[in-house]
Amino acid sequence: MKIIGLTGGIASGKSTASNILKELGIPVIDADLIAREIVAPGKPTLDEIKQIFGEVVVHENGTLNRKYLGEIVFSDKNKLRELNYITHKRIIEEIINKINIYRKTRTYPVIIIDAALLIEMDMKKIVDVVWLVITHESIQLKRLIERDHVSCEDGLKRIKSQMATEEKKKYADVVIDNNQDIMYLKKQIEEQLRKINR
Ligand SMILES: CC(C)(COP(=O)(O)OP(=O)(O)OC[C@H]1O[C@@H](n2cnc3c(N)ncnc32)[C@H](O)[C@@H]1O)[C@@H](O)C(=O)NCCC(=O)NCCS
Ligand SMILES: Nc1ncnc2c1ncn2[C@@H]1O[C@H](COP(=O)(O)OP(=O)(O)OP(=O)(O)O)[C@@H](O)[C@H]1O
Repeated sequence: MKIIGLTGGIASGKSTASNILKELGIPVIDADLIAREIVAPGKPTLDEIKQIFGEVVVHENGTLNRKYLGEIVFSDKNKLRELNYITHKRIIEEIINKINIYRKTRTYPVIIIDAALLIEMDMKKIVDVVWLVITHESIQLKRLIERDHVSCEDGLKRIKSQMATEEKKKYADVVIDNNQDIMYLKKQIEEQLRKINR
């Protein structure tokens, strides 16, 4: 079973690429989804977050106030580092569990791990190849603002909290250009899958 690590900056188009891959019948492990599951009420990760950031980061119903925590960590590198320290080891653990489940089924020749921070989290070692989705920063920012309704300033803060695309390219086996339309994105994905299956 071949494991493709699909990565790229915020709003570069990973989920869009993942959806194309799912439509082609390829399973996708979504790191963002796992990151949400591990902070559900009652989970130890949420308790640790409360200990570090205070009760102010949870809503009255006990769920994480993601918007508020995001405002804190994406404005302060040290706070982001603390949050990453609490969350990343558990996200990786859960991804490895899911990979092992797929392996045991012996059903899928290829699976995808969709993770924005694949390189930053040093997950390169658990995948066979790294696909990096890239866009020019101006397009990335425009799509981010339109999708999340954030200000230009907040959008830029999030982009800058991640490793620069040029730096990420050093770790990529395949670079997927998402500066054009979705058909162009799909064409590149199909071409790369053909190469893997060859
Ligand atoms: C800070 C949090 C609560 C903000 O939640 P919010 O709902 O506003 O954003 P969401 O989780 O949907 O993330 C959107 C995008 O932000 C970027 N992002 C998320 N976490 C981080 C991070 N730690 N460092 C840099 N960028 C990040 C990613 O591109 C991600 O796809 C949340 O992002 C979080 O818990 N992050 C820590 C866990 C993590 O590292 N997740 C990414 C796993 S690859
Ligand atoms: N080729 C494209 N043409 C036009 N819009 C696009 C294209 N690719 C992606 N988008 C749009 O850009 C936005 C960001 O894409 P997407 O959500 O796939 O990014 P992402 O990398 O998964 O983001 P995140 O890291 O935040 O999870 C979405 O609204 C998506 O519909």
